[in-house]
Amino acid sequence: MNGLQLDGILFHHDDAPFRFDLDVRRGEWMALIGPSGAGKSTLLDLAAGFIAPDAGRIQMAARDVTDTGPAERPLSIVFQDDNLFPHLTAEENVAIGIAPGLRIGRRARERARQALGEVGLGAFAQRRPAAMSGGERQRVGLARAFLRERPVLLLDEPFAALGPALRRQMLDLLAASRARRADPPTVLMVTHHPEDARGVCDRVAFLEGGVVRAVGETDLMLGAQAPTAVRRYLGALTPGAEPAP
Ligand SMILES: Nc1ncnc2c1ncn2[C@@H]1O[C@H](COP(=O)(O)OP(=O)(O)OP(=O)(O)O)[C@@H](O)[C@H]1O
Repeated sequence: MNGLQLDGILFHHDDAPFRFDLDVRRGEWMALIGPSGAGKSTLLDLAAGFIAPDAGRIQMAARDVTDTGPAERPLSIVFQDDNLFPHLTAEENVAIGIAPGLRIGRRARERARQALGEVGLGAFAQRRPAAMSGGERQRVGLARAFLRERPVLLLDEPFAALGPALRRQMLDLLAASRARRADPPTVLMVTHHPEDARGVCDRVAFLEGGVVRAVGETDLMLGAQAPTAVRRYLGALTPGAEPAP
């Protein structure tokens, strides 16, 4: 087994129960969609190790990580809030992802500059976050996540604050960075915009009521043949659209 597996995971927030089974294949890019409160962030938090399941096992890159803390799991995570250090430059913010003991050496700086170039921010290396736009900051966060080359990449709505054109640009950047890697990471991405999955995600998982209700190829899950619950959700998202029967 490889990639990311949640196997018989049970969890609860107060009296809200969650039961997750999910198999993200090695090198696959999967979108997590579903209504607000379905448990998308909870699933990601379990995968990241920020919260511990009541039962079940989590496998990542062929390792059982259930009892392992977030820092020891073979993953990077990018949140909606870019998580940059305000007092560091873009170059330092990226380099710190690979700097042992948080000491940034010359080699780490060089690699950080290269990673910034790959996300189109070669000229921004010496800027601090306050002097960058939201989209630029998110690109710095992505460059850092990519430079770490962890086997698993978790994305929790990293582009939510951006408009549709910029979101698409970010996803294309991510797809291009991924394509450059000999061994691309397994990606699990929460999105409130199912259309974002088109063209970049291999499969889509639909969550509702604290469980994974359906998993399928992206075109199928977002098309007319999608399971009824998914069509109902997608219909409800389209202003003026009739919910599917
Ligand atoms: N720390 C917490 N304590 C108690 N309940 C929580 C906590 N975090 C989340 N919940 C509840 O668990 C449920 C799932 O939350 P979660 O954030 O995983 O959903 P989501 O699918 O990511 O939603 P959204 O699309 O709105 O971000 C919600 O009903 C939420 O109120």
